[in-house]
Amino acid sequence: MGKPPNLFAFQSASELAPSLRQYILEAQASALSRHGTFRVALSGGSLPKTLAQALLKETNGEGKVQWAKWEIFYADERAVPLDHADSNHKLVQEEILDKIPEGAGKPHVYPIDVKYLDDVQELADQYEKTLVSIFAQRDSVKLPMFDLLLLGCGPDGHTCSLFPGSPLLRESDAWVLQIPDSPKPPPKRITLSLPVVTHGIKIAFVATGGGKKDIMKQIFDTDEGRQLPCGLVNATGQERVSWFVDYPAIEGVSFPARRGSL
Ligand SMILES: O=C(O)[C@H](O)[C@@H](O)[C@H](O)[C@H](O)COP(=O)(O)O
Repeated sequence: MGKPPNLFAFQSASELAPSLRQYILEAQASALSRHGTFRVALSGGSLPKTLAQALLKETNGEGKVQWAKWEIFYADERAVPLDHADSNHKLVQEEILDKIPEGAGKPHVYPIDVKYLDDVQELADQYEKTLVSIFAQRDSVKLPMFDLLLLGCGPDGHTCSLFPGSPLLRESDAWVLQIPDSPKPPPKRITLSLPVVTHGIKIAFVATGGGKKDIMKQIFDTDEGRQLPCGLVNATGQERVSWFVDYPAIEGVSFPARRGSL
């Protein structure tokens, strides 16, 4: 067992934002020095809003978000059109992409291919092909290596669209999986597999609000919680995993948090 994950805690989501920005800028700098692009996977839920606070305000942290060097992928996505209210891409578009200042450069974004919405397995396969076209060209790789995955944590301990008890958690080969019957609506989704998530160079969870405190206690303080999807990422991603949370989300959690700083 390697080092445990980092748990960084802040008074509120807006106090968390500057540190999250600094962390992302450091991940960006190291990715750019390695291969000239910054390959990031994003989840939906409340994450894009918090990310917008971190990325679109230039008042904190050294360095600049080099948007033109970003390649944005989805850690999970719902099988709906890209302009549908349930689409993670639409959320990211509205919260972040549409608000990038003029002249700051545009990221290259890889949404799902909506031609395949009627067949979720095909949708997942096509997204995997997209990843292969980006990640497998340099070396022949067993798994894609994202520079950074930015993830949420559901109230049941799910992350991406990997839900507790799902047989998908045992998948060891496929990069992208279909979910025909997600317990969280909408039912049809695709998700990165657990090995792809834990292969990331850096993995950051963002969890805010008192609604998260029970699940955070389980994940960090109990053996059962360590078997939940977020707990599994913590265990296999080890010291590459960092959590950015606010105080209400860790009320009652015994696992030591570093408060107020990176
Ligand atoms: O598409 C999705 O459903 C999300 O990607 C999902 O994995 C989300 O990150 C968690 O459910 C946490 O969501 P909240 O941050 O809104 O609690």
